[in-house]
Amino acid sequence: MATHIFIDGEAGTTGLGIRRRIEAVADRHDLRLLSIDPSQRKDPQARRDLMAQADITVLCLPDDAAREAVALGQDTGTRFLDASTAHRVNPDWVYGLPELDATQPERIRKARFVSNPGCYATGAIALLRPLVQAGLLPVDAHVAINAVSGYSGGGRTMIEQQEQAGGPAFFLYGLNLQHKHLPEMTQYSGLTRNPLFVPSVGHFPQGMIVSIPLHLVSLPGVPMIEDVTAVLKAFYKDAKTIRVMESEPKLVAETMAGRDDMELRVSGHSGQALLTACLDNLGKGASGAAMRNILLMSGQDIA
Ligand SMILES: NC(=O)C1=CN([C@@H]2O[C@H](COP(=O)(O)OP(=O)(O)OC[C@H]3O[C@@H](n4cnc5c(N)ncnc54)[C@H](OP(=O)(O)O)[C@@H]3O)[C@@H](O)[C@H]2O)C=CC1
Ligand SMILES: CC(=O)N[C@@H](CCC(=O)OP(=O)(O)O)C(=O)O
Repeated sequence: MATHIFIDGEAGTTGLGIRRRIEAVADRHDLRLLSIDPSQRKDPQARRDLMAQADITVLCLPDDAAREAVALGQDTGTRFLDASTAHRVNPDWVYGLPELDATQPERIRKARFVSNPGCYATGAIALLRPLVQAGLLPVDAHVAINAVSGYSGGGRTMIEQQEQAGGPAFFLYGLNLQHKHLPEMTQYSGLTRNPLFVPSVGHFPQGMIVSIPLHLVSLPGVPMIEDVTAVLKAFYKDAKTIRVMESEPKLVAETMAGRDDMELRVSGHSGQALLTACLDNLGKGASGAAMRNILLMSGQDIA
């Protein structure tokens, strides 16, 4: 039986990306899009009517609008996949990162409420969680995370600023060190303290590097770089969209632009390691991840 999907916020950056991905595989996976009349896209009654017809409602809205949308459609019986930050550490919602552990795909399949992970958080959790689980990184470790994103990560407003007004080549932001992805990064990495997280944006549309420097000499047992790599390789040996790669002397932020998977690397030398995750902020960091969650929620998966 076909799965009917309504994307609330279909005209935005993430919504459009999800719509394109659904259209590309609709026949193969028996997915049917329910689109709203553009003139009614902010009309609560029209949106609720479509939620009532949808097996899955995908929210591609700002956080407050996403919370309001759930209240609007809660009693229609539709399932929700939320791309915003609103519900990511809410215990009633399942975190939509299938690689979190072996049981996560099944939890996503069955859940009524699924939150799509944040782009930066996807890279950080993928690098940190296996090391914390293996005991290589103490749960109370003081971790620092740097990241650079393509400007599409800031949605339509930032895209317009960068493309029309000619924005800066590079800038740091979130300098109060309270970025909205910190709660999910901490919780799903298994850490007890918030990492120190410094995000930035470069003048390129899509792509992202999340990097985490580690003083191996200060970790219990003083692990070697090879130990760190082995833990990540074992954790992701069966993963469909995360791969552990050989280290390279240079990493370009746009490497994964246009792709829905993610590459992890460990580089450095004895005593010091740099963990990196390379992804597309709009792919594995947003719409690509959402597409896989839609497939899981409809009882399917990517090949
Ligand atoms: N861009 C990215 O890399 C990522 C974004 N996300 C998240 O996805 C969500 C959407 O972001 P993004 O696509 O970038 O943002 P955009 O600004 O590109 O799109 C947001 C869309 O939501 C619409 N919208 C806003 N308020 C309402 C409302 N009350 N009712 C109905 N529609 C509304 C907007 O319409 P209008 O423009 O007319 O106001 C616009 O079409 C956000 O929560 C964001 O944090 C998640 C991961 C990555
Ligand atoms: C470059 C830029 O501004 N990036 C956004 C994060 C991308 C995003 O929208 O993340 P969510 O998945 O949490 O919604 C930010 O830092 O707020």
